[in-house]
Amino acid sequence: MPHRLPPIPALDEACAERVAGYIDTLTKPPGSLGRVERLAIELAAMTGDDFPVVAPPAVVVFAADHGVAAEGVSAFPQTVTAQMVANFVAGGAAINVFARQMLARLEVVDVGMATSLSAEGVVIDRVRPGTANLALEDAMTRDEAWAAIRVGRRAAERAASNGCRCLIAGEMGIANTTPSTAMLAALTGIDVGELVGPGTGVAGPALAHKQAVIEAAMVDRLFDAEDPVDVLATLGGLEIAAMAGAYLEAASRRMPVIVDGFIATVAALAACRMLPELRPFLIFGHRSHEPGHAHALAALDAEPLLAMELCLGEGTGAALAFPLLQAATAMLSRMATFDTAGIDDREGAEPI
Ligand SMILES: O=C(O)c1ccc[n+]([C@@H]2O[C@H](COP(=O)([O-])O)[C@@H](O)[C@H]2O)c1
Ligand SMILES: Cc1cc2nc[nH]c2cc1C
Repeated sequence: MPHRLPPIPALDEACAERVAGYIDTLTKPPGSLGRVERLAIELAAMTGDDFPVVAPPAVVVFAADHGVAAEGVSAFPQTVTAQMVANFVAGGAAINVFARQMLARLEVVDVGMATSLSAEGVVIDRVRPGTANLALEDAMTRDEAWAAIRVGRRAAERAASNGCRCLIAGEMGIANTTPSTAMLAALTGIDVGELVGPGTGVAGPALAHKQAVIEAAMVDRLFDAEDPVDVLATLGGLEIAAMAGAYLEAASRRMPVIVDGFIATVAALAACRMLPELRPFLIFGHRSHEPGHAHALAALDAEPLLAMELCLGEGTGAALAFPLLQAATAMLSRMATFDTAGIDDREGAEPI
């Protein structure tokens, strides 16, 4: 079966130009709202709307398990993936709290947990019960990687049809910093030793072991580093592929995306290698404490909005950045102009 990706439209440059001109008529010295002004222009270019709207946001948390957890690469047992999904459903996780604060639509998608959880409130769209152990074999087949990409696309489609105006993809998957690090090494050619980090808290000899597992997999697995779907299938994860699909679908609908931390940014890098037109629709929410994140951001030439030393995942860092987007849109729709407020602008001022 041929696999298709949605066409992504070009940015609306004419709209961006109009909005940039309008911002200079607002009651403030030109450029004085700094990156908030640039955000407003970017959101206008993405949406094609002179007065873009980003609320309500959608948060989709993709949950999946990883065969490589059997190698002892995480500080937590695999059972925590399903237990945290139960916590999402009960409303007690950090992302629940942040999502409520910003009046987001929150959805949890089981794209491939090791054991299925038949809880009300979880969207079951499972590709397989966790990936295979990438230390021993390919994490999944290419067809499964494509299926997980489609899971993400469907989630973004649901977000759009429920009226959401921007997308945050989060993830929950014990051990997923291992496939993310392997994918980042494959996609950038950077040494694993530069990228590997603690994830949920692996340190000392256990961190050296995690690095050795990833380095061995990079040698033992056969993949084409120029083919992002091959990298996803060989070294990746189901939730990582789903996030990539969600980003691509959102951008095809002119829906701005806020990218979360390390795992989400590796998914974004893979998606941008699939369709480079995706890149301008991505806003990077925060710089994760996970050391590899800086390299993933650099590979995308991205400067995140926040640096709050988070490394939780779930979409939490992106959620914290959402109010900045809201402020940018409110600046456009709510601020007075020099004209309406009767304030002299620079040309009107008496020469000194
Ligand atoms: O988003 C991040 O930057 C981030 C960095 C480190 C860990 N995490 C979260 O922790 C889990 C993966 O960590 P680990 O140690 O099990 O590979 C997974 O559920 C992620 O959501 C997330
Ligand atoms: C408790 C816990 C919560 C998480 N949320 C995202 N990843 C996580 C990993 C753990 C271990």
